[in-house]
Amino acid sequence: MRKKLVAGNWKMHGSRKMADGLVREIVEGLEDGVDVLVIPPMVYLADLVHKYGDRGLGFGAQTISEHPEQGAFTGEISGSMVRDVGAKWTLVGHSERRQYYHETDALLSRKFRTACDAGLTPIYCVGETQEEHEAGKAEEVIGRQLGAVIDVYGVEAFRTGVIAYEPVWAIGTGLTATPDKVQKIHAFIRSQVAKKDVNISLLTRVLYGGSVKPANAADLFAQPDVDGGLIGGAALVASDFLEICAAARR
Ligand SMILES: O=C(CO)COP(=O)(O)O
Repeated sequence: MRKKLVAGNWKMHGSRKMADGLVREIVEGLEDGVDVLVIPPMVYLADLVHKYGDRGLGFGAQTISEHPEQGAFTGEISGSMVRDVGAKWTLVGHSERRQYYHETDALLSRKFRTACDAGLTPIYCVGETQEEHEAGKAEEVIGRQLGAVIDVYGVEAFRTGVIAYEPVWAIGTGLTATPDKVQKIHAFIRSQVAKKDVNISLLTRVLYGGSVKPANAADLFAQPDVDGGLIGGAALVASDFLEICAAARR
């Protein structure tokens, strides 16, 4: 059985005070039976891990540099630096990075490798845009995005690594893909990993992200190939986030 994982991606939200208060409430409300991660803005990460890193909550970065070594890359933060402050996870390829920062499949396969080499567990994000969705191209797009990593790097990393399906049209819009459509795509994602290694495909956790709220979390998490969620807006409200975590324990 794959243990469910709920990760809160705060994106560019919060303040030092808010971050501390939110994480404190989360650790106070944490229950066994589900893995929970917080992915705050990078500047708050070290403080939060230092203060709350031994309270059963995992921490991750929203993105890392593709460069494995230190160097003259102004503004960049390496995977090793993220690992150095005690975080163990990183998102790779969130659609907002693909869309607004022009992160290509080729770049993301380098980031993925860098993350693994630095000892971080990657959460690799895939998903189709509204236009691709309407054109019936979801599987084609997701297959290509997955191929950028597993054809180049192999599937070994997905023994512990995570894939997050986030249909771009459902992010921050209040629209959610229906549980049966999510299940269909998740099964497709698992089949792509299985093509390379069936055993690994049974271990890979596939999260759903896109307007997950306390009201819809349980139905989504009840699907056999949905192993938890990547939560945006609802991760900024402790009670909502904790309710979603509780839904993943059932
Ligand atoms: O992008 C997301 C998480 O990474 C989803 O965001 P929302 O939950 O706000 O739709």
